[in-house]
Amino acid sequence: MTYQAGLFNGKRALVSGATQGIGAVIANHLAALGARVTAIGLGKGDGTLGAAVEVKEANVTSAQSLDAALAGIDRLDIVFNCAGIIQRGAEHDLEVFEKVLAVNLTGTMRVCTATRERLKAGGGCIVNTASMLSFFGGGLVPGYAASKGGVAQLTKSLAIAYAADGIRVNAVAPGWIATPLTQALQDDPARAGPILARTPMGRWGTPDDVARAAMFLCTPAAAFMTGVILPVDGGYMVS
Ligand SMILES: NC(=O)C1=CN([C@@H]2O[C@H](COP(=O)(O)OP(=O)(O)OC[C@H]3O[C@@H](n4cnc5c(N)ncnc54)[C@H](O)[C@@H]3O)[C@@H](O)[C@H]2O)C=CC1
Ligand SMILES: O=C(O)C(=O)C[C@H](O)C(=O)CO
Repeated sequence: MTYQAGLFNGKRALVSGATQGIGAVIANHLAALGARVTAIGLGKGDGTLGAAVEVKEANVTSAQSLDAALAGIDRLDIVFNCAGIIQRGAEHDLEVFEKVLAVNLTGTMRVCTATRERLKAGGGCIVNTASMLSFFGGGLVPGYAASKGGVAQLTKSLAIAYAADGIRVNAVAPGWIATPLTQALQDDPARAGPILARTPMGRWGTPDDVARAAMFLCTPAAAFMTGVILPVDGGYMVS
């Protein structure tokens, strides 16, 4: 932890896609820094969420499911949108393509729309999760790449639309991060080798790397930042 204790004291946060991976680490960090955190995602969690985090099962593709998870939350200061899926090699199939878009892009929009009024009260902030595939393509993952390109554009558009409500909307664009989502790549030397070779910092990113950058966007230090897509990639995109 690199932030001052109590930084988010009194803040109310929602993190989607927080039952494992990057979202779970962000939820734990926010709670450790004093926020009251609700984590939503599929399933009950992989056991890494701390006791201070409230966990609710919710599917971002369902308005009903999301509304149920938000019931009882009157105001929010911080919303992290982390829910995401990838279906490597299957996304040329239109049904799979649409499913990926429904979670990654429409799901992000659904959470933003559903939380906007609650964020207005305190001039809150939203952090979406883009990707390096917001900037370049992926032949095996056209749905994922399209969804993440969309998340970047959505972030910029909502930054404009929500500014009058005092809500800032930014995104992190993680590089190659060691989580369950990339386990198959980490385990395949033919994929992992070139990834590490092209990453100037020479290692996989950690969820903690992403969490610390994402939290920065919610601090007073980022008070004049909105519509930003912040790469957290160990230099991969500039190499
Ligand atoms: N791991 C990586 O290298 C990178 C990840 N990202 C993005 O970061 C975000 C988190 O990814 P990871 O932690 O790596 O993945 P992960 O697979 O470990 O976790 C994904 C989370 O999303 C939740 N989720 C999936 N579908 C959902 C739905 N319909 N409704 C609600 N929750 C749902 C899961 O329950 C889980 O909590 C995703 O948006 C992903 O695209 C972006 C760039 C790189
Ligand atoms: O292309 C893949 O396969 C991926 O796993 C993409 C990464 O998760 C990603 O989003 C890198 O930024």
